[in-house]
Amino acid sequence: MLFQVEMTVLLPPEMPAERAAEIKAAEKAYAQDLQRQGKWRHLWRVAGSYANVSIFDVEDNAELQEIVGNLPLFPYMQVSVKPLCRHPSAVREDDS
Ligand SMILES: O=C(O)C[C@H]1C=CC(=O)O1
Repeated sequence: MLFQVEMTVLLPPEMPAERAAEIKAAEKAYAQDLQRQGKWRHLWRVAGSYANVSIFDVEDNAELQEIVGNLPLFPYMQVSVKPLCRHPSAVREDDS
């Protein structure tokens, strides 16, 4: 199942820079592992914001919840999720 996930990161200004750097490094490793597994299919920066638009390819809602809930930055994010399905006018055969 495909989902569009939008994440906006809102780190507390009082968080020490070293702690923020640790969480961001853990987030990067986690995100890159999921991309290599094919579960985090697209990751785009929203220009001008500390936010991203992502496409996840997971088994079901429960797997998406587990993945997103385990993001190291999850406690500091606003997350919105939209389920996706194939558009009837889509021409790419290798995408569903
Ligand atoms: O930077 C972000 O958008 C937040 C998060 C998503 C992937 C990652 O490495 O950090």
